[in-house]
Amino acid sequence: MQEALEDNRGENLLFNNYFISMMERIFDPIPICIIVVDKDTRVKMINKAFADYLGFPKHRIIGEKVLDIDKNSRWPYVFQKKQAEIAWKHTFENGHTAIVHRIPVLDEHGDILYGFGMVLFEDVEQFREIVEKNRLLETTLDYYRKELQRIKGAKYSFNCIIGNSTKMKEAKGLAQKAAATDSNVLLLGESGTGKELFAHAIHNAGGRRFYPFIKVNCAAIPSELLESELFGYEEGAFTGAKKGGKAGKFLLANKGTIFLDEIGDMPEKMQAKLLRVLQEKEIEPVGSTETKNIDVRLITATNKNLEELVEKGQFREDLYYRLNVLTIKIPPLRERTEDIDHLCEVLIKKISERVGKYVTKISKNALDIIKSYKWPGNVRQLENVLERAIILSNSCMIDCDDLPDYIKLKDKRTYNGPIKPMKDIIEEVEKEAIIKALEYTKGNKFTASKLLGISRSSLYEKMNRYGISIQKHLVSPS
Ligand SMILES: Nc1ncnc2c1ncn2[C@@H]1O[C@H](COP(=O)(O)OP(=O)(O)OP(=O)(O)O)[C@@H](O)[C@H]1O
Repeated sequence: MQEALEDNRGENLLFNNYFISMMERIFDPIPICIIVVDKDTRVKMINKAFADYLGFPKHRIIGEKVLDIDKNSRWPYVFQKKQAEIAWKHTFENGHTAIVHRIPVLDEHGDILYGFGMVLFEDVEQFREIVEKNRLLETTLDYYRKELQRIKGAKYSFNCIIGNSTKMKEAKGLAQKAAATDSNVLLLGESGTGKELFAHAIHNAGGRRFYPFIKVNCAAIPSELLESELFGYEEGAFTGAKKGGKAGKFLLANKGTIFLDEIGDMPEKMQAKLLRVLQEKEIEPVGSTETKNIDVRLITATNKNLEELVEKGQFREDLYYRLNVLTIKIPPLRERTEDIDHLCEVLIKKISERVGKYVTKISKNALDIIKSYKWPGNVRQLENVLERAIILSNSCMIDCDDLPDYIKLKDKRTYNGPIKPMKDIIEEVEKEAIIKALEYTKGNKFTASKLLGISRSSLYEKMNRYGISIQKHLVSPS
């Protein structure tokens, strides 16, 4: 190779005059310092920027050995080791400190052909400034990433889901398994049971957690807008369409999770389109003929009975089977009353911090009323009731008076005991009702008899008969 690079007069073909003048024409106008040295470390080409930087005219440098120009030069070491030095800090003989590259170029036998060098930053300060700017940009970017995650992303994790009842443990266990997969998840449960909380937690515990979590409430968007909301639209797709078009929620959720809440309310036309998207894994924005690939995990939720909707022909069966790969049923609050103590404890702390009032506990009587209520609005309703109570409370403890009447009055217990003679059942229910009325009125027999619609003497007589005493049955509030 070496011979091939030299002609029969021993002239180096690689660095013939034509080639060098070509290199100069290319590199001279460029304001970046560039040098080419031959295998004996003699300068073959140096551009104007570099010569100026070193403070010599070009003709003084060309043909000289690099060590004669700059006694600190490392080219002899680079050729000896045959290894490039990338982004090295170098102090030139003239005192300039810079960041440089020195790259040895080898032939197919591993012999040195020539060396290519360049100055990346002409002074180290400039390099430091860029590193500092980059660090600042990274920090700023990180801040905005986190902000975006806070505003748009999934806020809750499994730790935020309160409940240790058997049913809740089952639901959480299943959701944790679902988080480890990419399968579609269908969350079923009454309104306010925590379906959205579960969707956040599944996203946050899975491999897509660093990507967006996008929620769409299918019932809240008018059916004629749902398609463009989900799949986006092209400019001019319809009157009123934004200039430049708009990205749909599926595209925004790319690589992350899309949570379609109230899926049972999705119009039939959209059900067909959604099914196609799930099958093809691509979307077609409204007004476009081109499709876009998407990689999105799907979580859906509804408080409706989807199977019933399928039977009635109001929900597509094929879509239903696509959605319910993993179905998680979230129990209503009335089926997990054992979770109420902990829920109240955590919610009181959270709400009182938010509303800025020092309320830390709840009396036993108030807690009993809460436990015996049916909570059709589930945890959301409990949150609202506690918030109202915290605002009304005149002490650091929520008491019965702070609870809304409808909870106290509509609290009709049903008989849950074994089947036995009616007389015994009536007596049991009667006894329970009297205890409750006395609890509610804090032992005031006159008010209790009014609430029960019986005379005071009748109340005394029944208390006597059932062995009810204020001391025994009305434990002082906790
Ligand atoms: N297990 C729980 N632990 C703590 N907070 C809960 C729990 N379940 C629900 N919540 C709270 O109750 C409120 C309602 O929850 P969420 O919105 O997740 O319910 P949902 O089932 O999605 O309701 P909807 O069907 O009406 O959309 C939220 O403020 C949520 O934080």
